[in-house]
Amino acid sequence: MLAITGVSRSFGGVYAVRDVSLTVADGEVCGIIGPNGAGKSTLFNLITGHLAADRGEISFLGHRVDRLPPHRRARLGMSIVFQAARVFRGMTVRENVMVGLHGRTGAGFVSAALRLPRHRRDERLIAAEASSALERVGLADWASRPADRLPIGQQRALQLARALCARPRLLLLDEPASGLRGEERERLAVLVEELRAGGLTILLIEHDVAFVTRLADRLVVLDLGQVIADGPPAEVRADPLVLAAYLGHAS
Ligand SMILES: Nc1ncnc2c1ncn2[C@@H]1O[C@H](COP(=O)(O)OP(=O)(O)OP(=O)(O)O)[C@@H](O)[C@H]1O
Repeated sequence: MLAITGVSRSFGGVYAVRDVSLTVADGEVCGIIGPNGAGKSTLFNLITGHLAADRGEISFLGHRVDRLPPHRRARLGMSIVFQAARVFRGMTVRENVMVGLHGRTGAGFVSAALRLPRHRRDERLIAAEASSALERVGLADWASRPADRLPIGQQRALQLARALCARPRLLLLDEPASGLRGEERERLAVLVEELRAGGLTILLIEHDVAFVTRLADRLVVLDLGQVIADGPPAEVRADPLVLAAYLGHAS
């Protein structure tokens, strides 16, 4: 589904990502881990198109995407949940999800402003789609509540609902567990497991190695911008190079 070949990106002459190659297969959950400054966020942004690569190729579903802007990659089926994403204040949970869906209907501004029948029909469709996404992430009971009152774990689930509405082929999660406490973290893990069971392909970048080990079929470890291990989580976590990279950064 995703093929990254020899991708590099440097800042001020220093490589943040250096000659990275990796693939993500259809239906796979791939975790990217690595110590601080390893290049995880840079790689994530190269995949989504928020940063341009200096060298290398990125293909998604057989299309070369490394020169495409983020919205074109999104249209091909990449959906992102950013770590720092916020909810819209003053809107309900359902409205927060509906905002992301408005761009998809063809009716546009004029029919919305005039409240034409087509607009009303679109609104009903959008509300129904938002409700089904909220159901999928376990937020159905919260749909009519103000979004900014949700606990952080549920706000994360709301971001997921919004991303799912785009019907992604590949879901990209940037540190989804950051800032979550034990129980919230557990709930998020169960949610990601359900999405995986539904066949969604997921790439996640995560600081919390235990969290990602539980969820991923495969782990890719970055250190100083390079891939130092790639394989099943249990194998990767026992790899002496990986242990050395983490210990080196902890000392
Ligand atoms: N916009 C930028 N300008 C200059 N240097 C950058 C920029 N973005 C990243 N870097 C550098 O690139 C390297 C990799 O950073 P990156 O944020 O990708 O790592 P990371 O693995 O996500 O780290 P962390 O886990 O701490 O978020 C670091 O040395 C960082 O200082």
